[in-house]
Order: sequence, then C-alpha cells, then structure tokens
Amino acid sequence: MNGRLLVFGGTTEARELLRRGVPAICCVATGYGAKLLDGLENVRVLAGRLDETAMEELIRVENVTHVIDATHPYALEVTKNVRRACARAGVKLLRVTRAKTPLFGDVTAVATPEEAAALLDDGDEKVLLAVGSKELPAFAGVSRAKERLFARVLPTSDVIAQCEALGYDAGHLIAMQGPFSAAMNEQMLEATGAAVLVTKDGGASGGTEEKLRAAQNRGARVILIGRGDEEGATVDEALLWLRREMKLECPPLFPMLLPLEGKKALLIGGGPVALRRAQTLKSCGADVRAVAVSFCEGWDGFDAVVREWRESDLDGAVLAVAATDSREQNRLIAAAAKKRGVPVSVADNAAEGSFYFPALIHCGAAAVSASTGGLDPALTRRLADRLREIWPGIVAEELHRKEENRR
Ligand SMILES: C[C@@]1(CC(=O)O)c2cc3[nH]c(cc4nc(cc5[nH]c(cc(n2)[C@H]1CCC(=O)O)[C@@](C)(CC(=O)O)[C@@H]5CCC(=O)O)C(CC(=O)O)=C4CCC(=O)O)c(CCC(=O)O)c3CC(=O)O
Ligand SMILES: NC(=O)C1=CN([C@@H]2O[C@H](COP(=O)(O)OP(=O)(O)OC[C@H]3O[C@@H](n4cnc5c(N)ncnc54)[C@H](O)[C@@H]3O)[C@@H](O)[C@H]2O)C=CC1
Repeated sequence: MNGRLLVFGGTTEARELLRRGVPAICCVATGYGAKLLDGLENVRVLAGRLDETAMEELIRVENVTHVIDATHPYALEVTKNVRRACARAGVKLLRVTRAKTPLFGDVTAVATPEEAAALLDDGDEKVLLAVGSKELPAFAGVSRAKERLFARVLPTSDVIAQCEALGYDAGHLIAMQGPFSAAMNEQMLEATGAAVLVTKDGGASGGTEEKLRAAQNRGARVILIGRGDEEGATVDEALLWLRREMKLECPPLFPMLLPLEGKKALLIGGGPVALRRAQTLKSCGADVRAVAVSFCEGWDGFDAVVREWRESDLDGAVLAVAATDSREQNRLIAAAAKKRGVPVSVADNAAEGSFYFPALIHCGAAAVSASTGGLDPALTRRLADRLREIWPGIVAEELHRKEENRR
C-alpha cells in the first residue's frame, strides 16, 4: 500500500467504501455517525465537526496522501472546506456523491429552502417538511406555520429540542430515522393530511424515489430543494481510483466464460478500440453488430450501421460495449444496458460497466483471458502479448503429449 487515506463522511457511500476493506481514517460529524462505522477493521473513526484549519492540520499530522469527500450532497460548507484544506496541504482529493434522482409526478424544483418556503406562503394546505432539522428555520415565517407545518426529523434529543424551540408541538413532529418506504411515506402524508411534501434530493440511499412515489399516489405536490450541478464519483469508481492510486490489494475478476456463437454482441463506437473488441468477439463466433456515427478503417466484413445509437439497438443483445469518444454517451449506454439487464463494458470508465472486457489469448478452443481488474490496461496488454507468444507452443506440446500417451 502507498500512502494514507482520509475519508470525510458518515454517509451510506462512506460506509460502503470502507466496508470494502480500505484502510482509512474516517471523520464523521456526530457520535451517531461514528457508531454506524463500528466494527470496521483498519478504520479509525474521529467524531466531531472540523473547520478548514483543523482539516489541514489533521491531514499533515496523520501524513494523509489521499482524501475522499463522501459527505452528504447537501453539506456544501464541509465540501468547500475539504477542497480548500486538500489544496493547501497538497494532497489528492476525490468527491464521491450519489446520483440525482430522476424526477416524476407533480414536482417543483427550487434552489434553496427559502425559495421553498416562499412557495408555501399564501396557501393553506398542510405541509410535510422532510428537509432535515437544519433547514427548518427557513420555514418559520410561513403563514400559520404552527398549524400547517409538520416536520419529520431524526429522533435525537437535541434535534427535538430545536424543533420545540421553533414552535413545533408533539402533534406536528414525526421523529423517526429514515429512509422510509413509499408506503410509510404515504401513511405519514395521510396522517398529517399534508397536500405538499417538501424534501431534498437525497438520492437512492436517501429514499427520494419513495418520497416522490408516495406523493404521486396521494396526489400531493412535491417541492424539491435541488443541489446544483455538483459532479462526483460513485463508490465503485472511488474504489478503483484508490486501488490504482494507493496500490491497494485487489481480488481478481472472475473470468466467466460465455458461449457467444451465433449470439448478438453490440458495439457502440467505430474507432480503433471498438474495432479491437469487435475482432475479439468475432473470433468467439458472435454476430457482431456495430453502431457508430463514423467508422475507422478495418470494419469491412462487419455488420456496421452508420448513425447515432439508440436504445433499441440493445434488443436481443447478449452483451454490449460502450466505446464512443463521449463520456456522456458512454454513461447513457451503460445505464440503458443495465436497465435491460444486458451486460455492458465501458471503454473509458472501468467502474461504470457490469463486466470488464478481457484480453483473449487462444488456440482454437483452448483459451486464456488476461486482466488486471481494470487497474492497468496497458499492463494487461503486455501480459497478454507475452502469453500470445508462448500459448500456441504450450497448447501444441500438451496435445502432442496426449497423443503420445494414447499410443
Ligand atoms: C476497464 C477496461 C474497459 C472495459 O472493461 O471495457 C479498459 C479500460 C481502459 N483502457 C485504457 C487504455 C488502454 N487499454 C489498452 C488495451 C486493452 N484494454 C483492454 C481492456 C480494458 N480496458 C478493460 C479492463 C482491462 C483489465 O482488466 O485490465 C483490453 C484487455 C481489451 C480490449 O480493449 O480489446 C486491451 C488489450 C487487448 C489485447 O491485448 O487483447 C491499452 C494498450 C493498447 O491499446 O495497446 C491502453 C492504452 C494505455 C496507454 O496509453 O498507456 C484506458 C485509458 C484510456 C484513456 O486514458 O483515454 C481505460 C479507461 C479506464 O481505465 O477507465
Ligand atoms: N479500453 C481501452 O482499451 C481504451 C479505451 N479508450 C477509450 O475508448 C473510447 C474510444 O476510443 P477510440 O476508439 O480511440 O475513439 P474514436 O474517437 O476513434 O471513436 C469514437 C467513436 O464513437 C462514435 N460515436 C460518438 N458518439 C456517438 C453516438 N452518439 N452514437 C454512435 N456513435 C458515436 C464515433 O462515430 C466514433 O466511431 C475513448 O473514450 C477512449 O477514452 C482509449 C484507449 C484504450
């Protein structure tokens, strides 16, 4: 292992990452967050909120080399501080954040809690606020707040005390830890009589889809406080990044062997990378179909369709390869394939696919596949080329020996 990792965040993403066995120091805001990380070997947990200076100090004292910011998507201030502390200490930083939820139903998106409060001002409907206790003060000025607003918060004594101080009585508080199922959200909307649900986009682990679904089922409106355009890596991407950066231990991929003869394999992209893979798939007997806006030299003899890809290209495919030169297109291809249950490999982002494209070394049916688990594709290439030099000899020798024994 090279270097030392510091993770910020007691989020689901931080826990998932640390559960994969990455040694680290992990900073969480609260004692409760610390408890959720109990029992993880190789992880030292520090509880408490640090400012920028304290973060920088920690990085230096602990000889940290790599930082992952997996704090909550709405913890904007912390994220800003982490970024500055890392820049000042000169260490590498990766932001991990959950994907935004695709919206459906009657949803009004706003940028801030204040904007959400302004939308509630002149109505008289009851409102369920599932925004986190920190944002409740923004709603204090809403007309007839005491009767109309119901707050759903975490059941800790300080949070409840804070709600009481803001004027919420026991009849207007739901104190319970989420995330909640759609059915439970629906019951809470029903019990409070709320016609409006105000929430944030906490992504999949925050149960956002279940909130939208409940509101839709009850005919309630949703006001969604958005979170800007921040981009971040997924947990899988972060894990691969760390393994590459810090040379962490990594188990091998499982080289599952698929019969492809006569089966449709879809390639999207017509450059040299797609072509190399098309040749590999063809050597396995697959019916290769390639779709691309333009094709490089060498595609003669392939079923090559010149146009932009579309979702229906995936129909009947047993596997797909996303090898366009556009990050965004490759991401969309991966999402579409996964949605349909078609295994997909992504040429420019190893961790985004559901399988890794192997180097194939074969003499007839005697095959070997090479991989470095996505850690170092150029090394994979060199390993494969060396195996290609010796593999035919090994296969011939063994077949010959078998013949000899038979005589
Ligand atoms: C994750 C994966 C994709 C997947 O699963 O779909 C992936 C990803 C990436 N490759 C990159 C670069 C290169 N890849 C090669 C070669 C091969 N790469 C192949 C597979 C895979 N490559 C999968 C995991 C493999 C594993 O587990 O080890 C092989 C085996 C199969 C094939 O592609 O046919 C083939 C050997 C073929 C053979 O010998 O048979 C070379 C060498 C060369 O081209 O000569 C370079 C140039 C390196 C340089 O320039 O130094 C980059 C950076 C791109 C960038 O920076 O722009 C990414 C992106 C990323 O890492 O995220
Ligand atoms: N895994 C690997 O071995 C390697 C992967 N890469 C990555 O692979 C990707 C492809 O590399 P190259 O083949 O060199 O690229 P390229 O630039 O030669 O080809 C890109 C292809 O994508 C097609 N394309 C773009 N948008 C499309 C759309 N909407 N619909 C259909 N087709 C579309 C283009 O028409 C073109 O055929 C790049 O993202 C590169 O970063 C690069 C080197 C090695």
